[in-house]
Amino acid sequence: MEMLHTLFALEHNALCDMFQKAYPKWTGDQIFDKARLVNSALMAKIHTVEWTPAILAHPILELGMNANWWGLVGEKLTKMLGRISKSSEIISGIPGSGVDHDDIPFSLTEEFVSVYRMHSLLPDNIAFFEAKHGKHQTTTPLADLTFQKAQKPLESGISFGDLFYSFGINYPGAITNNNYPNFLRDLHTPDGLHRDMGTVDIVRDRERGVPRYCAFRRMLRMSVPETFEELTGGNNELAEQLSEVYNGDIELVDALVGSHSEPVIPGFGFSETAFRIFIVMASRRLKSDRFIAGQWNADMYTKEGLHWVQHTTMKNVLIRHFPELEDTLKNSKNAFAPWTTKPESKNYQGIETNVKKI
Ligand code: HEM
Repeated sequence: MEMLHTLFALEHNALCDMFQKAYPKWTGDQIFDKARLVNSALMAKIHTVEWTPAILAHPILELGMNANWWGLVGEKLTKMLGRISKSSEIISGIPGSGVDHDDIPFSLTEEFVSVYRMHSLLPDNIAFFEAKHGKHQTTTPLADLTFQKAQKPLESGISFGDLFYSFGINYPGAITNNNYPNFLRDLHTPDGLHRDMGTVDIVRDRERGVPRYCAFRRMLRMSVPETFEELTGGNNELAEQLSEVYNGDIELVDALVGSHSEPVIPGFGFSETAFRIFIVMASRRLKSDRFIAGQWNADMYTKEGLHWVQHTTMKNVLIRHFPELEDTLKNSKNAFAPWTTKPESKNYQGIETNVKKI
């Protein structure tokens, strides 16, 4: 969070510089507001066409997410000509296709919160490397990098560029069973609470009325497993564990536990059950946004602002503010996929970077 907030605060400042040059008569407030608008749209676009296809790495999904933003007409033509169809989101994408709330006021749904409980992505340790040459610097428990301690690496001489390079080559945890980071099972938060987040993730869903796994899938018109073995795709050991925990009653399996137990579609970073919620929410939040589905035009964004959104990628943002990353990222198609590891970093044999032991 610290890193992304800083990165996009720098992007905001770059936008302010651009607007000040293009519109010298604007007040500070005008510059600030327009930069914030463009920055928000840029983040929405990066999330749609870069982050989502990286965690759900499947050609059909990539096609779908690109169509959400660019339409079937595609990126090249849309960049060149703008919207070809006035209102069809299928032909020309959701931006500018007109707002539609489907008669229900917009909010992120409780099911979305539930499937976004991706705490297993977090590792227990982060290995830090120097960005320029790739040398390993130190390996730190994540517990020592959270809340008030988030800036600790910077205070000890690790630069922002080093942080990004390190996060680019550290691997996340898999979103699956028996993979919860230990530090979150024993989490002390600044409000003085002491939590086992593994338990909290499940208790919160139950107290908020999120349906259990089978009911959840029925509501999505998805097939429902009849046995624990069917749920786990033939992983008998896991099936036995689940059956013991849920007293043999498959209807009691929690949504999160079930979706961490089902076999994952090749390339996907999380379950198909989670994906179904994720994909409708990702499209809906664009379709409900008055500045994206609605006033997506040069009157609202300025022509420079629209151009900035459409022609900037996460890689461009990173390199703009941390030029030392250019060398590492130059061959990368997607900044959310694992980064090229420098040879010097491969001398580090910790599990954090998944380097194969020689
Ligand atoms: C160091 C990293 C993190 C820490 C310390 C942390 C801690 C927490 C805490 C304390 C809560 C509130 C628990 C409660 O309801 O009592 C929470 C909720 C949640 N976290 Fe995390 N988390 C971290 C990273 C993440 C990540 C990476 C994701 C997803 C990619 C995530 C997704 C969520 C979601 C969806 C909720 C529920 C929010 C809600 O109830 O509205 N968290 N987390």
